[in-house]
Amino acid sequence: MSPDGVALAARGLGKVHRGRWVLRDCAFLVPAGRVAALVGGNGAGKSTLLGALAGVLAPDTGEVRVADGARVAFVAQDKPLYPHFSVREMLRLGRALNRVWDQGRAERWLERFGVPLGRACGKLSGGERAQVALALAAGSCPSVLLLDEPLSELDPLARREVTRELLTEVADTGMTVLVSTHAVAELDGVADYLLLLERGRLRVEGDIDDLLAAHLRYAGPRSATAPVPGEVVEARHAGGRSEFLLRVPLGTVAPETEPCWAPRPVTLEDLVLAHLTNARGGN
Ligand SMILES: Nc1ncnc2c1ncn2[C@@H]1O[C@H](COP(=O)(O)OP(=O)(O)OP(=O)(O)O)[C@@H](O)[C@H]1O
Repeated sequence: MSPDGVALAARGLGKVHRGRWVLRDCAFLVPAGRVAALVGGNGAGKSTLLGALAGVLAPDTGEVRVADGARVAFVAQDKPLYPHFSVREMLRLGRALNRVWDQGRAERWLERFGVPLGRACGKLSGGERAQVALALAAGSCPSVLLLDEPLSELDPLARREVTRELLTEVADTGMTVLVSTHAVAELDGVADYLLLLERGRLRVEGDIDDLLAAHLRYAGPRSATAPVPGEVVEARHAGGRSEFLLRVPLGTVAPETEPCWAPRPVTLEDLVLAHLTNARGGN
């Protein structure tokens, strides 16, 4: 871990693909030992950001920083495996390519999820391939694990088991995880840090508990303005009713409103959807 307790950081990070900025001026940090969710719409730049952090994509501007001495494992979205290699041979390759390798940890992962060691990787289902990629990452004993949509091909039970397993690994080893996902609701209670990217720009960053505490939803009689001061993340008006999702500075007590404007807490999914809508310029 780095002396400042930061596992991953970026400053001024930008990437151009085919003459277009797909990441622009991104600055953030992920504290060590956290499970950070990286969310954003299709094409927001999540894979590009993870690739830059993993060192497989060179930024065009700015820089990324990984804590000194960190062992980084990256599970990419396309999960590249050699189709003619058996799962056992892939593990052997993992052992040969990694300075630190825990064969038992990789095998336990596959056993737990019922992936046969003797099967050729080309004959595995999408979900089984994802489990092999995760087992290879686990075997390399990372202190920082970067996962690009690891749950997308897994069945609902496997999704839950994988997230639980990751949490156990985090608790046991102090590992930091940055995981991109579209399944925000599934990370509720799992992730404790959020990076929200849209159209290449970082829109929201922070501790999820702090973010949830700073966002409130107010519903009341139709009104052009919000009932209390704050950043209007979302405003909806229908018939005689209005609804506002507001971000108020953390630590401030929400001011008193008319009883008809009682505040309600938001879920992580509400918060993410509202910011994504806002970033796309729609309400
Ligand atoms: N090698 C490339 N060449 C050209 N454009 C690219 C390349 N890689 C990514 N892009 C573009 O960069 C943008 C960001 O892509 P990226 O894959 O990082 O988004 P994402 O947030 O991971 O999307 P998704 O959720 O759909 O997987 C997209 O518009 C994509 O088309």
